[in-house]
Amino acid sequence: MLSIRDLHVNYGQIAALKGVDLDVNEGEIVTIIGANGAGKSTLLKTLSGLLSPRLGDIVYEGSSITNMKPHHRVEKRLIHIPEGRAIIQRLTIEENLLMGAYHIKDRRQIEEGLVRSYELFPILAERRKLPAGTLSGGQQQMLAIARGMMANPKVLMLDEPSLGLAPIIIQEIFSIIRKLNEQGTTILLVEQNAKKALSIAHRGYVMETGHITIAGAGTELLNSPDVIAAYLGGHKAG
Ligand SMILES: Nc1ncnc2c1ncn2[C@@H]1O[C@H](COP(=O)(O)OP(=O)(O)OP(=O)(O)O)[C@@H](O)[C@H]1O
Repeated sequence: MLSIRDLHVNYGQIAALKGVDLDVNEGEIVTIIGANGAGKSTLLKTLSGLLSPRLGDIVYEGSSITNMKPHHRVEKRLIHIPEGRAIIQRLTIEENLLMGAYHIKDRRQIEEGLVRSYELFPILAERRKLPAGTLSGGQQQMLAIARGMMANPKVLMLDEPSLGLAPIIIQEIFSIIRKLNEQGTTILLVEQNAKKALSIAHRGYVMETGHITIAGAGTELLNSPDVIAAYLGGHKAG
């Protein structure tokens, strides 16, 4: 569904991606783990068109989107939920959700999106008229996911959804991601929380200083001595 070939991305003189190859098949959860600064966020920003590659190709549903504008990628239902969530604090929860459907003209489709969001996250329904700034961090992450789902994604790319959240909330966020996948959304997940993110993944990639260094099934990576030593605190995942 998504095929990335020899992707190179620079920030001026700094090479952030140095020839990345990666595939996401329809229906998968694919997780990318790696240390701070490895290039994970840069990869997602390039896939959503916020950054342009110096070299390489991105093929989505059989066509190259390497030079496609970000809003056209959104129309093709390739959706990015950025690190930090990008919630507009002073707008209401519902207004934030509607921003996720800004390009959709069919009112019924928008209404259906709201109903789906509120079914998935009842807390957002209860508070829909309140400013988003009144939500907790975990609830804001739920809002960011729900806003992404308003665009009815085929592929949902999530950048560090568990960042800064309490363990019980993290568990909830991962369950939601798995549920969205079971309902048909393909997921590309960037995470520091390697153990949890690999345990819900069909396949995973390890990224180090702009390169993919390890690729395999989620369970394979969870049991890989290199991954255990570097990303799972030296303990085999149980
Ligand atoms: N706006 C920028 N200008 C210059 N260099 C940048 C910029 N953003 C990122 N970089 C550099 O690009 C490299 C990759 O950064 P990136 O944010 O993609 O890594 P990451 O794996 O997502 O890490 P993190 O988990 O910290 O977000 C790093 O060396 C980083 O310092």
